[in-house]
This record gives sequence, structure tokens and C-alpha cells, in this order.
Amino acid sequence: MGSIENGVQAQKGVEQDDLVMPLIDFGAFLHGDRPTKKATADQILHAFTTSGFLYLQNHGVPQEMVSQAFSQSAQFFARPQAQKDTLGWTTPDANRGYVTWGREKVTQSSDPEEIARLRASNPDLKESMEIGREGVPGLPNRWPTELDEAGAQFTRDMQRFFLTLKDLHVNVMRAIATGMGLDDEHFFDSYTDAGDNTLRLLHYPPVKRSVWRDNPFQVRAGEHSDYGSITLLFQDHVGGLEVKSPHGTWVRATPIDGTIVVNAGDLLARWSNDLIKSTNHRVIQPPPPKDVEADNDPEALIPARYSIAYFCNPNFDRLIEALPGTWEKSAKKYEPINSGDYLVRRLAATY
Ligand SMILES: O=C(O)CCC(=O)C(=O)O
Ligand SMILES: [Fe+2]
Repeated sequence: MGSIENGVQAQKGVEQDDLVMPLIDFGAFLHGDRPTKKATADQILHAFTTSGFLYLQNHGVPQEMVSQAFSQSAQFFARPQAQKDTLGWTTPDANRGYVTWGREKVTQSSDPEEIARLRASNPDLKESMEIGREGVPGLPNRWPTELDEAGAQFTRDMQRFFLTLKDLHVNVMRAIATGMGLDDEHFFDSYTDAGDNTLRLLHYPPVKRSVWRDNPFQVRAGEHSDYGSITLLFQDHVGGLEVKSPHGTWVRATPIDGTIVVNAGDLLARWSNDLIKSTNHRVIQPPPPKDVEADNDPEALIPARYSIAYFCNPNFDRLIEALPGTWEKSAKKYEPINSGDYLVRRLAATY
């Protein structure tokens, strides 16, 4: 058992204010015998149906690949602004390309006036690069391949990373199927094989401490839930991700080395007739440094933060309606909906 600091136990994940984000050994699902697989899948489903968040270790994504993706991401964002702007994000249907400062305002609101007001008053302090499935007619990725050799390397590495994470999505959905007792572990395979997912590189630039002192509402990413089935999130050591507890308090999802934070999105909640929870989260400044004097210096910089989110979705051409076992004793809460339509509609509201 590890030591406890800020609610984090090295072996256990995070537990605070009745929000439990367990640390789960996914190797036990991937390689275990039948009872071990089932027990692990049950833990995963339990996390998804309570906090909606968990940490996954032994997930099978090689650490070198993750480190390389972070370094490629940092190099990409360090490019001249004009270069990044040539690769700009265009439309919600495409959802590919570079998203500049202040462009996206994630929020729970669907009222355009309110979103416009929020965007103007507390813009998210971030830039991002969105990468979608390759080979979709009319929706090319905005690769930096033509810029230089580093750009070409970026493209190759991100293509490989995308496909590795696609496999992990398939496997996590198999764990969910097993946890739910659906008669076939492969129940979701025909919903995950296309890989209609989005790989998002995120860069939160350094900011002066005074920015938060002068505006307590400032955020790196505003409170929101994710839209799709699940999100696989890699974070660096900086911290700042927070998840809302059942009591409405914010709990830090403190980075744990070698793990991926996995959370359920709105479409999976809907698909499961709300058995699975899509929980609000946000990114603010990291915890203050131990050195209090530095904390008092308004000119002191809060370090940059990098994270990588892989947003997984059911194949865009699939119809999503209440899963077997989630509605028979009550009722279906939602109309069937096409996966792609749902996601484009949600994206259109935030850009
Ligand atoms: O940067 C992070 O840690 C989280 C980002 C996030 O929640 C999102 O982009 O949906
Ligand atoms: Fe998110």
C-alpha cells in the first residue's frame, strides 16, 4: 500500500469526497484466465457506473510510444504560429486540424449566447491538434508532412499511436461487455472496428500566477463532460485535472506514472440507459508549489501542461439504443440516435 497524499494512494488510485477513481491492472483482463478476466471487468464496470473515471495500468501501450507522442506534441506546438495556422481546424464534420487559442469553449451549456459570453470572459487557455481516422473520403487529416522532415515523422508516429489506441478502445469495450454480462465479450466489436475516434494533443501554455489571482474563474479547460463512448487520457506530471464528486466538490485526478485516465462519455451513458456515468471534469492550475514564497510571486509562472486525449466513439454509422440488460426492468430513457449525428451536433455547439 502506498502513502497517502492529496487523497492519492500509489496502489489504489484516488478516493475523496465519495468519488472513487480506482487504479486497475488491465493486464489481468488482457492476459488473465477466465475468472481473473471477469473479476477485472467487474471492477472496471463498477468504476464506470459510480464515478465514471478510473486509472488503467498495464494497458499494453508501450511507454516509449507515449513518451514519443508527448515529445512530438511539444515540438509541434513549438512551431511558429503561422505554420500551425496553415493546418487549422475547419468544421465539426471534419473535426481535424489545429485549434488555436480561445477557439473552443467546452461547457455544459447549449445556449449559443451563453457560450459566446463564456468564451469572451474566460477563454480556455489552451491550443490543440485534432487527428481523426485516416482514409475518410473528403475529410483528410491536417498533417504537417509537407512542412519538413520533423513534420513527416510526426505524421508517422501519430498514425501509429492512433491505431494502438484504437485497439485499446476495442479491449476496454470488451471489458465493459464482460462486466455487463452481455453474452459475448465481442458484443461491441462491430461498433468499434471502424475507429471513428479522435486523437487530441493538448497544450496549456505557461501562465503567470497573477492570472488566477485576478480571475478565480480562469480555467485551462472549462467544466464539461466528454461526448463519446470513452476517453483515454494521458497526462504529464504537472497536474490540474479535476473531477466533480457526487457532492459537487472538485477532486484532483493526480497524475500517476504509467497509467491512463479512462472516463466514460455522454454517448456511452445514453447507450447504457444511464447505468454508466459521464462525469464532469475540468483543468485548472496545478496545486501550488511547496515553496510558498514562489506561490506569492504574481510574476511566477505556472508551468506549461501537455496532455493527450483519445476520444473514442461508436462507429459513426451505427444506431445507438439502450443496451440489453439496461432497460428491461424500467424503460428506455432515450430515443435511438445515430452515433455520427450525435457527435457532430455536440461538436457544433462548442466551436
Ligand atoms: O487535459 C486534460 O487533462 C483533460 C482534457 C479534457 O478533458 C478534454 O479535452 O476533454
Ligand atoms: Fe474532457
